[in-house]
Amino acid sequence: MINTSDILKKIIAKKRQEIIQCIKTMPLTEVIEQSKNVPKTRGFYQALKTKVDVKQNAVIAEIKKSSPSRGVLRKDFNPVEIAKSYELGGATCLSILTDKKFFQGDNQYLINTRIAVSLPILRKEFIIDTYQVYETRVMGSDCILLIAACLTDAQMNELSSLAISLSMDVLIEVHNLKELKRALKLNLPMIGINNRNLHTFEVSLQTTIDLLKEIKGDTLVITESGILNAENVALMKSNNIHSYLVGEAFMCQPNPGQTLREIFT
Ligand SMILES: O=P(O)(O)OC[C@@H](O)[C@@H](O)c1c[nH]c2ccccc12
Repeated sequence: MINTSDILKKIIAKKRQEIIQCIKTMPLTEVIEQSKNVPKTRGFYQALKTKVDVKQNAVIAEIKKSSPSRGVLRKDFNPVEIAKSYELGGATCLSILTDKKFFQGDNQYLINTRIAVSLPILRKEFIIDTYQVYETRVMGSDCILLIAACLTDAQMNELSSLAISLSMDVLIEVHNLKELKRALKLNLPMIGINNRNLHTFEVSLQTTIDLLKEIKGDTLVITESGILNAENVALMKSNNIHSYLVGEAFMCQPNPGQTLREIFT
């Protein structure tokens, strides 16, 4: 496991190096060219909204081998099998970690999974540069994650506009009121509230409940992290939250899709 002190800073520093390497292997012009010739996206937001509108649980099931806070979650890790299990278990969308160093993810996991299932997919990655936005579209992701804690207002603006212009949905992730206020200025149709503080790893479901009050209108709110059991789901439901991003609770079980069904029905 990795020392937790300002893990986010370490991740971003590493990400900057990785992007420089990627550009050397595959120049930006090439990735842009490739992004013009890709299959249609699957409607990540729409899939969630259809369920939430009728107050059904809309679960984004995460494929994550390891995390800096918990270490290896699943030794026997076959992303395509897990994705199929999630689809059978009633997941609405998938979230797939592609960061190698800190989460033992891989771009190839997303590429392989996309062929095997028909669910919309979120690339779970630390996006800080337009290069990665094109790359995300090319690998077949339907939605992009933008973490407010890693980005300036100008970056959030630029990266979200670019993602939308490439037909991807945008999930903007916040952890506190300050980030939420910045994110709301983008006027996006969905917002993720992360119950885990990415600087300290502390998890509190109260984060979602507190921040929810600040979100008006029909913004689709996704509660992220720390949802472990039916009790947690009931608490969210009683606060009129119907969309969830869940990883650990499923990854630690032999049959992730079955656990999904158990917790959410
Ligand atoms: O495994 P959990 O506690 O169910 O959490 C899932 C997801 O919310 C979490 O993996 C996550 C939320 N935001 C992130 C940003 C980067 C990496 C990971 C994350």
